[in-house]
Amino acid sequence: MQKLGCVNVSKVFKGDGVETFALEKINTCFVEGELVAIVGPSGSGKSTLLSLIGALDVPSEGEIIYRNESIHKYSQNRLADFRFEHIGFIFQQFHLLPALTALENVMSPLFSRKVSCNKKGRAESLLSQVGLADKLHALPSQLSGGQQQRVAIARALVHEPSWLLADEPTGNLDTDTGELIFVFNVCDNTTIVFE
Ligand SMILES: Nc1ncnc2c1ncn2[C@@H]1O[C@H](COP(=O)(O)OP(=O)(O)OP(=O)(O)O)[C@@H](O)[C@H]1O
Repeated sequence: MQKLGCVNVSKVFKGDGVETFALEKINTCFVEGELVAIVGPSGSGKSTLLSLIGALDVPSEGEIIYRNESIHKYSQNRLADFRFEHIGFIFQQFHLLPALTALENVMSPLFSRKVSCNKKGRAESLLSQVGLADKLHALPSQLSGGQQQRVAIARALVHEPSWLLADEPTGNLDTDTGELIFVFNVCDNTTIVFE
């Protein structure tokens, strides 16, 4: 079983002479195949923890460990490869590219990558699975919040990550669609860590 976790991790944000301690000496470990929910009050550091274990940010102190290896010291290129190979990330604010259609947004993680699959076919299939087969060519501005979130979910899955990190992934979805997303991924044996 592969493990992803952190050892004595702290994160301090510094700005305008103010230091914010978002995380202090956190130790945690997630195991492949698990479905894990991170819960806590607003501002307690859940998003910060997800961005650290997803290699989107680096800790101020401590180590992020994957397969017994410290990954937080990787070069930027190696971190990008790590994210592409292992991590799907669903952002709280979606972060869709406004000038790209739903289909192009879902394909975007594959743009500069050599993959053996049919990129367009895989993106179309995922959009269809999240119920957006009729919105392939819509821009984000032409989609509702829940539809944008479904595009973001499809984009997070397009490179078939073994870990899906989701920051409030179904907050804009109705209950049925939210449940569908989780059943769909659990069946695929993807580890899901979500807030
Ligand atoms: N880029 C940043 N610069 C400065 N402070 C930050 C930054 N990002 C987060 N923080 C602070 O770190 C703390 C943890 O924030 P974080 O977003 O991780 O909380 P959260 O538990 O995900 O909150 P929520 O449930 O409201 O989304 C908060 O006090 C927040 O103000």
